[in-house]
Amino acid sequence: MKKETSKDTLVKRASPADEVEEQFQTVHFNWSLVRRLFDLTLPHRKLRDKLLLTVVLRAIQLPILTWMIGVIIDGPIRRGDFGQTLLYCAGLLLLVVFTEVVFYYRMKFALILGENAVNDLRREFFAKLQQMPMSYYHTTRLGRIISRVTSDIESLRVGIQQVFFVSMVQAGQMIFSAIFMIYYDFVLFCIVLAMAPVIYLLNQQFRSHVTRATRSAMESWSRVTATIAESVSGIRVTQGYSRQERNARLFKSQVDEHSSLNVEVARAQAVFQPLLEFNSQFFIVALILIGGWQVLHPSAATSIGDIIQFFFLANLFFAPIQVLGTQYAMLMQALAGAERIFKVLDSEPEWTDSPTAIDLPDISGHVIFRDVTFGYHKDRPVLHSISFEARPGQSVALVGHTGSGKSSIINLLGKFYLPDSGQILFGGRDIREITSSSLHRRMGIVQQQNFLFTGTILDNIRFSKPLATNLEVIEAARNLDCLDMIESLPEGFNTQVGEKGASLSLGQRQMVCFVRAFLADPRILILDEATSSLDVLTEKRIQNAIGKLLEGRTSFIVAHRLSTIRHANLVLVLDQGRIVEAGTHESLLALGGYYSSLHEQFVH
Ligand SMILES: Nc1ncnc2c1ncn2[C@@H]1O[C@H](COP(=O)(O)OP(=O)(O)OP(=O)(O)O)[C@@H](O)[C@H]1O
Repeated sequence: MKKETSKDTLVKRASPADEVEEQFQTVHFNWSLVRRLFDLTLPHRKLRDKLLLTVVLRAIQLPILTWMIGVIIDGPIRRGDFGQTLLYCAGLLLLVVFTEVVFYYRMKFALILGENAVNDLRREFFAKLQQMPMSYYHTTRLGRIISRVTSDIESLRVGIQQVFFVSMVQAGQMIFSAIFMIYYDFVLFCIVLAMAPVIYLLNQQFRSHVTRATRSAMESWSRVTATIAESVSGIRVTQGYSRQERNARLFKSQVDEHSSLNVEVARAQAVFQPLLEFNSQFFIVALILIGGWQVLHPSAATSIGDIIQFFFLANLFFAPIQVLGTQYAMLMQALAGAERIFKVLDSEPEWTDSPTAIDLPDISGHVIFRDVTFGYHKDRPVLHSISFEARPGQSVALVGHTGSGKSSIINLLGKFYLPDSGQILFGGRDIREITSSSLHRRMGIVQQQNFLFTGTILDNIRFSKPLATNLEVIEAARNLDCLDMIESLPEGFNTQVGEKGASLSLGQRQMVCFVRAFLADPRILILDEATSSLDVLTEKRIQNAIGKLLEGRTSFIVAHRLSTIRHANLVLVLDQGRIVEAGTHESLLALGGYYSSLHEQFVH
């Protein structure tokens, strides 16, 4: 059997520190990243090709318009032929209209293409999130994930919609203007070209400054979003400890920092743009001087039309340089976002189901842990040599102090992690040889947090069996003796539960989760008992429901209630990742060891 810890299936486990580093790492201009970003347009090839056509047309249109102006001045105007001038102007006007129509389509195609590409990416990203291993969620803050799907994808959208195609138009415009300029006056063109090193140096200086400032602004933004996400999830704690003011102060300092960094970016841009403009104007003055001299000296064979045309072309040549400067800053933002998003999309799960794993129609309720050792980090095991056996229909209670390893055993049972050594067997078959999907199909998991999704109670119950009929749902609720409780809610099964079940009481939420698990009719049930104490009546109902839920199933319960432990066929007592005692409640009590002292704490 192939052990799934081989090098090819294992990647370095991410730690929170890795994640923070990833967030703030330097992004360099990288052609392969640019190409990959551009490849996002591949599924929309037709639209992209139409867009590219409009880009080429746009790039050539303005220089042609300029060229036509020169032709009119040097042609019919110089000859004093007004009729011809009118005709030429009508032609020019037609070209102007065509230019603007192309401009309209250029923008429209780019916006649709960018939106389509980003839409694909959002879906792909969400699908990937659904498959990410538990370890990813243990080491990644919610705010970071949200900023991936919001600001990172947004900067990517700008990259596709604007940077690519605007840059192409601008670069094309420069090339065509240059060709026309060379055609008209090579000497004047050389003067224009002399400006290139100045622009290049200026750009270099500006680039690094803006890139640094932009990165700092993005870092601070991700801190802001992470704080918002954390504050919302932890609002109860905040209010409970009256920390609102302190949190508001912390948030204010973060947004202030973010604002000042944004101002820094704006300042860098504000200095760069006038500098560029000054350079352009300076060179235009130089051109007027030399061009004017040429016109005044007939030996130079330069006409006034040529000079006017040349100025227009020089302007067309200079204008894109400023635009490209801004586009560059946007491109760097898009690349930074793209790099982070692609990193998530490319990340391999720590392990995948072995190719030889079998999709079982049913799994056995006979579960054996054989000498299992496991750690979330390879060098820090949290479970040591765990061995026990649960026969079909038996219930196993896991007890122990906090951090003793109860949830870790549950995580292994659910195949959310794989053991580092030892075996977990279902009906004699190693868990590695059973596909996760077939395991989860026949396994019910009820967690302590009682997670409910936004929607109705009916939707939430059906989550475990989407095709269940209303009758089946009602029957499940009746079986667990909570039909009256659900029906007494304002809109019965159609009551909206709000985000995370906010509009239901703790007991009601638990009941809904039990019905959800019952409906799926799992062979194996994993139950993390809620620790919160409920009123006596609800408590009784919950106990009854648990009893019914467990009937005929192999169950593993992280037990917090004495009554659950009493009914268990096997009680595993855990301490620091080891089973220190195992047996029934009575036999363990009789032993008078670790369990009996733990029991004292349960009772009192
Ligand atoms: N995602 C994780 N990454 C790293 N270590 C973890 C992770 N989850 C748990 N641990 C560590 O594993 C050990 C066992 O934790 P586990 O959650 O299994 O205990 P537990 O008995 O279920 O505790 P509790 O009753 O408080 O839920 C602890 O030392 C804990 O710090």
